[in-house]
Amino acid sequence: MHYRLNTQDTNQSKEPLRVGLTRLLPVMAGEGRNVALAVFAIIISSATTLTAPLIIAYIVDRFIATNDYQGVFVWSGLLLGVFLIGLVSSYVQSRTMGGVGRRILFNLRNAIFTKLQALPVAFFNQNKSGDLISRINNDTDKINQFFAQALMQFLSNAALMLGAGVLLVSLNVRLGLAALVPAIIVLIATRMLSGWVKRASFKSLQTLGGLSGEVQESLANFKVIVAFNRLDYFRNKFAGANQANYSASVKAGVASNIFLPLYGLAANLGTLIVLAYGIILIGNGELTTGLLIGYILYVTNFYTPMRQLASIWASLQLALAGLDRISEVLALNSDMTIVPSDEVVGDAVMAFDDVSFSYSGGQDVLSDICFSLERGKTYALIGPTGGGKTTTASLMARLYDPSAGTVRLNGRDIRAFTAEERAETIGFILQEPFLFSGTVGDNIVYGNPAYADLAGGQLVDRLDEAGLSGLLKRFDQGLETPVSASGDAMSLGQKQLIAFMRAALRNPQLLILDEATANIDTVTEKLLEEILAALPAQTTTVIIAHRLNTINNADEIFFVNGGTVTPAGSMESAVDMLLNGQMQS
Ligand SMILES: Nc1ncnc2c1ncn2[C@@H]1O[C@H](COP(=O)(O)OP(=O)(O)OP(=O)(O)O)[C@@H](O)[C@H]1O
Repeated sequence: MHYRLNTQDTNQSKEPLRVGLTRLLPVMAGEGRNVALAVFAIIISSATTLTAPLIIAYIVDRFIATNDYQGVFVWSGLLLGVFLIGLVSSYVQSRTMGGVGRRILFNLRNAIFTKLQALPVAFFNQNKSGDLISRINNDTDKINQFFAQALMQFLSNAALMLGAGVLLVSLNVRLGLAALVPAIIVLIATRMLSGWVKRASFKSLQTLGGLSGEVQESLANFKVIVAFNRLDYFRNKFAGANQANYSASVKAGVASNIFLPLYGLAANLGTLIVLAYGIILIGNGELTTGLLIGYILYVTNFYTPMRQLASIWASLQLALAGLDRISEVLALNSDMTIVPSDEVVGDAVMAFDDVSFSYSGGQDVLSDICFSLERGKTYALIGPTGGGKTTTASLMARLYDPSAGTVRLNGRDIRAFTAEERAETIGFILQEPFLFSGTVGDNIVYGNPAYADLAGGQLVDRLDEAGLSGLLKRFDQGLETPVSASGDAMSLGQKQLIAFMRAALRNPQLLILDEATANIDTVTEKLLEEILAALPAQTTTVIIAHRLNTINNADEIFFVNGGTVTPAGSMESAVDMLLNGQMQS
């Protein structure tokens, strides 16, 4: 299955605004009341703004023209009241929507992180974690900014603009229409340019994701970079990604900034038209001075929000571009779901029935493989590098599903088991064990709910019972030895010991060790062998090893290479196969 996210083409920005806005609706689920309150506050605040010019026009024509200062005083008080109501309602609006934005940000980040956790290993093979982090951090924040600031500004400006437009035309049709001509021209231009703006915004977010990817890759591989003196190589790669982001941001900036001067020009033209035409109308006795003042205020009330809409427009495009990138992750569904099946075939702890497997887009690593593993036996997988041993082991633990055939755990299709059941039954020690920051003890009980609440002393007892406590001597402070993030301060051998204790303590039915002893000294290895020998008689062990001495105790050896898994029979023929296989590859 392909899980690769789009980090290249920018074709998805062609949808109309209406569709984009409806896609934002599910994000607002549960916020209906708050949004309704904010919209109500917007209506009140726009109404107060639109009432003010009428009151001013009335004061000028009715009281100032007649020198009635008491009237001016009373009506100015009324005007002040109207302004105060506007102030309170716009405060209510911005406070409510600030909360909505923060909650949406919180929920989106949770949703995307939960989704990432539900996705299979193949997804993480196919995508850079830096880009994913950027989606979680940056793209969600663009949506937060949109909801916290832009959406309400968008609505209040749109309401104001609409109200002012209607009043302009209804007070005087000809003067109103003349005032709106520049606006119509600018709106047509906006419509024509918006696709370009959204494409530019999308590209700028994409390149930001690419930049995070580069940072993550070079930080993760820093030691290799220093050892091979390739700082310049990564610096150049980073500079390239940084340059791409810079150019994309410049283009996005140019695209969104073009609207501001355009809208400013329209506003000035509108005012000029009203002034010139209004003076003519006053000369003809068709308009009063007060109404002209009111009119000019309405022109400002119309064009100022329109200019603000232009900058909000850019924020909206950025939010929609961010939403595209987030929706892409949220729309992915793991194809590694639970497939109910009660059919039980055979009683082997693990069996492969005609299993074939290829990585996404690659050739078959395994073709039509059949074998079964009996309880209590020890199996070894050998074969040349890249032969498919780790892949076989990964299929046993259902890190991947086969492209064809069935993997059976205790006779049932492995896909019928829940993740918890699988984790209880199978212990898998990876080639590169991963440690979490904390202590050795924390890492040993990791993922083992039964031991999560044990005090240190009790854990030592359990390790004793399992014959594992001897391994603790390899750590200065035993269970309390600190482990730094990603376990960098540990030797690889120590990491493998922790992973071994973690897996063996669960007492799994099937224990898979992928090169788990490759970095351990001979004395400790002997100790591990003894521990393995002392595991409950029912435990099946699968050992992947390059060193032949580690597989001396195997009951059966499988040779894995070229898409096949062949029983090797004796140790001697295993050695022959390995030598032949290595010579061929
Ligand atoms: N995540 C992956 N994506 C694509 N191809 C992969 C992936 N992991 C392994 N492969 C390919 O699958 C083949 C088998 O790899 P695998 O890791 O199973 O071999 P191996 O026998 O365990 O090798 P080694 O002894 O080096 O650990 C190789 O050709 C490898 O390039």
